[in-house]
Amino acid sequence: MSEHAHDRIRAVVWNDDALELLDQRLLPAVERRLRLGTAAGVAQAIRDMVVRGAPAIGIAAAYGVVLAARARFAEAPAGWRARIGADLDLLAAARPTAVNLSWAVARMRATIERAPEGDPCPRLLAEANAILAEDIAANRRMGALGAALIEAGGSVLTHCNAGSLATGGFGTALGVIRTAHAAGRIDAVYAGETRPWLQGARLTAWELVRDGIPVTLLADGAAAYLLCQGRVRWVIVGADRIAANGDTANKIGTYGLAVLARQHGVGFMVVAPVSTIDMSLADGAGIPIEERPAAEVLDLAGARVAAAGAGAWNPAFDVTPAALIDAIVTERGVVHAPDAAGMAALLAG
Ligand SMILES: CSC[C@H]1O[C@H](OP(=O)(O)O)[C@H](O)[C@@H]1O
Repeated sequence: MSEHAHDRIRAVVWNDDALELLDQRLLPAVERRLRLGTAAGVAQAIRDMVVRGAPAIGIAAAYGVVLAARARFAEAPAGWRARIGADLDLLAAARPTAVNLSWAVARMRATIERAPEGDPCPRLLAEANAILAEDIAANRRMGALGAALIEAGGSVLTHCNAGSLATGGFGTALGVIRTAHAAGRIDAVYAGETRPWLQGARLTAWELVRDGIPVTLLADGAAAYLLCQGRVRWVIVGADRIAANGDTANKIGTYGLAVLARQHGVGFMVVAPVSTIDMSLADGAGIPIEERPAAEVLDLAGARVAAAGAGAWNPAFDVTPAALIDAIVTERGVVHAPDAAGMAALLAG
């Protein structure tokens, strides 16, 4: 695929010995990068959703480990290993649901354990760069595999943002949509606004408009009425954690879309790299669901819109049972009608 706007969207960039994060809290109105020089700063940026999206936060944390190693090695060239554990734990704990975060920190921890004496930073930077490059390659592979499932002439609905901003680049769900659109298989893309953080309205719409892909936003509550009209062929979403049986945690509202899709004969596709699969969990019941501040629901654009005195419940994710998923697309292949056997076969392949 030739150079497109999405090739230039980078949520996470290592630049001149610091980590630069595109501040996604400000998009689409303001494009501003934050430069971070400490692991604690990266952990805070993940908590504050400066960077968000399962693969993207894992990649950011991997570079956070590089920053930690630089500081710890400078403090104690002989004793840095004993000190860096707290930094890795801080990064891994920044958000609970996306398993890519703990997966990336574990991979960096293993690199530390293998590292010989001396400055570990070059080796750790190479590992973080590899995690980034592998993610982009995986997204392009998943784009091809997922687009092949889409028959020409249909419209698709996506939820939240699973694009370049949520990954190393190109996106998971948006990678499939970009690839299918380039192949002429998609007539229209519908995107749910994705209350309360508005990843759809602010981030997915921004990405697709920059790509020249027609995108139509809808209120989350309009999805049922859209699907009942028979114009949408697939609902295509990303994921934050997939259990061993295929149960999938994703942005709040995803489960409802899966129920609606099944009700209206619409395909439901989850697109995620294998770094999102948590085989330690037999099913989705064990997936930790992040609850975020009530103010994200009570406020809009920083102003209180809810009636004074009202409380709010703000789970950031829900879990879609595997039985409602028609296909899980990974870079290793597609699991149709996912179940424990299909997921195990995918990872064994
Ligand atoms: C490509 S995974 C993106 C995934 O992460 C989002 O959550 P958040 O914006 O809170 O990090 C959402 O669940 C997306 O599907």
